[in-house]
Amino acid sequence: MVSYSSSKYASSTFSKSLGHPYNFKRTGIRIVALCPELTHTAMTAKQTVWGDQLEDYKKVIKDAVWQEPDEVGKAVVQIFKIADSGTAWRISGGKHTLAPAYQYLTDEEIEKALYM
Ligand SMILES: NC(=O)C1=CN([C@@H]2O[C@H](COP(=O)(O)OP(=O)(O)OC[C@H]3O[C@@H](n4cnc5c(N)ncnc54)[C@H](O)[C@@H]3O)[C@@H](O)[C@H]2O)C=CC1
Ligand SMILES: CC/C=C\C[C@H](O)[C@H](O)/C=C/C=C/C=C\C=C\C(=O)C/C=C\CCC(=O)O
Repeated sequence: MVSYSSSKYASSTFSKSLGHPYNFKRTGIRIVALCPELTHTAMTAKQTVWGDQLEDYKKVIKDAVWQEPDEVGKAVVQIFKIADSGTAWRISGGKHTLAPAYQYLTDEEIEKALYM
């Protein structure tokens, strides 16, 4: 999962940067990151990649909250109606919430961080 998680981190920071208000003002294009949690798909059904970690994977998924792809799709429609560019949204059990880490610093906080 190390390479998998690293690629997710890369794509989330990529979309955060691309969707930054500065770029949105220049282009008018909204970029929004969608972060579903465990969803029944071909990928999560596949158990061939785990090797000796398969039992650990089974333990993690046993008690997890699962959702179906169509629930993710419905949440995405709602997210697109309200999401600001550069935000990321968690979709878990068919419910969407703004991922707090993606809320931007205020101008004052940026000033403070840069110039103090
Ligand atoms: N299923 C889950 O619980 C979660 C999935 N994700 C992410 O969502 C994305 C989709 O995942 P799933 O729908 O679960 O997987 P999936 O295995 O069911 O679907 C992946 C799709 O991508 C296609 N694909 C693979 N390589 C491709 C390529 N080089 N060019 C074009 N298409 C290609 C496959 O043919 C397949 O249709 C992945 O990035 C996954 O990491 C994120 C969070 C949770
Ligand atoms: C409790 C988990 C909570 C949330 C889910 C996460 O957001 C995450 O994105 C979901 C991941 C689920 C993955 C399940 C199966 C993956 C199978 C694969 O084939 C992934 C490919 C490679 C991983 C192994 C490796 O790095 O070699």
